[in-house]
Amino acid sequence: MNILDKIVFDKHKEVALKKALIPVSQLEQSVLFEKPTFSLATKLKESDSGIIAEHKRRSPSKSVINYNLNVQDVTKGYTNAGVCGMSVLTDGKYFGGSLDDLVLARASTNIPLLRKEFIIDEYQLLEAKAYGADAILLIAAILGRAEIKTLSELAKSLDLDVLLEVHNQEELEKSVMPSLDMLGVNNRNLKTFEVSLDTSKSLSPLIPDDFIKVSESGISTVSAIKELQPYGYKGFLIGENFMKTDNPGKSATEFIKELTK
Ligand SMILES: O=C(O)c1ccccc1NCC(=O)[C@H](O)[C@H](O)COP(=O)(O)O
Repeated sequence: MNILDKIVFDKHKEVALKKALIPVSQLEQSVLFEKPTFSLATKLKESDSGIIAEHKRRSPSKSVINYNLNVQDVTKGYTNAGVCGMSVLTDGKYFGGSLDDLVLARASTNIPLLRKEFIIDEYQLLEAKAYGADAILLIAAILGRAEIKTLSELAKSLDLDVLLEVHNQEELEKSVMPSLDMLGVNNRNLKTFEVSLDTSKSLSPLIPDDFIKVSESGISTVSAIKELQPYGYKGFLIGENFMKTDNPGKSATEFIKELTK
């Protein structure tokens, strides 16, 4: 089994358990459930930098990145840096994240928050809403077209923006539909961990203009972003490059300053 299959296998068990512990009616009673959302897609459209900064403690490809930080401090640092949005990993086993991270981030900022998760069930969208997310990620490598349609349409009905992530042409072609807001190209192959910005470059012409294009993973320099911008990318998801430092907010501030000078 590759790592992605393992993550999805564990996620099915986790979601089944959570459904038994916390009924949907309880999620719907969260004070955050009725909160108006902030659109990540709109922010990216209007931005010069397009940075989506991620909260990421560990990963399957790098193991430990940083366990010494406080999610509220990281959120405030990213907000002050002027990022367009923040991605919060909520998977515990492989990324060291949690829904508590999401709710603490929500309490610390009004910038759009993306729930970064391996979403395989509608229940996780209700969780995203109940814990304060503005946007959700759907990964084409782990979902069929019918699942992408059902999940994205439910997300839109909850006022959540949808970022659909692909890694190759086949995933892109099966996924394009009107209920998506942003098309993300992951430069990391989630089965082998190989990273190449060429993935974003080669898939870009195949992405219809109606979607905001986001390049994800393996971005660590301003020059990488300058290389990707001519391909039409408006969003750039950066995790490890900021999170490996003692002060991700400061690192994001310096990055955006250099990018927009
Ligand atoms: O990051 C991983 O190792 C990983 C492995 C398997 C599935 C997903 C994985 N990462 C999720 C992400 O998409 C990244 O956290 C995100 O794009 C930021 O990437 P980076 O800037 O390279 O930290």
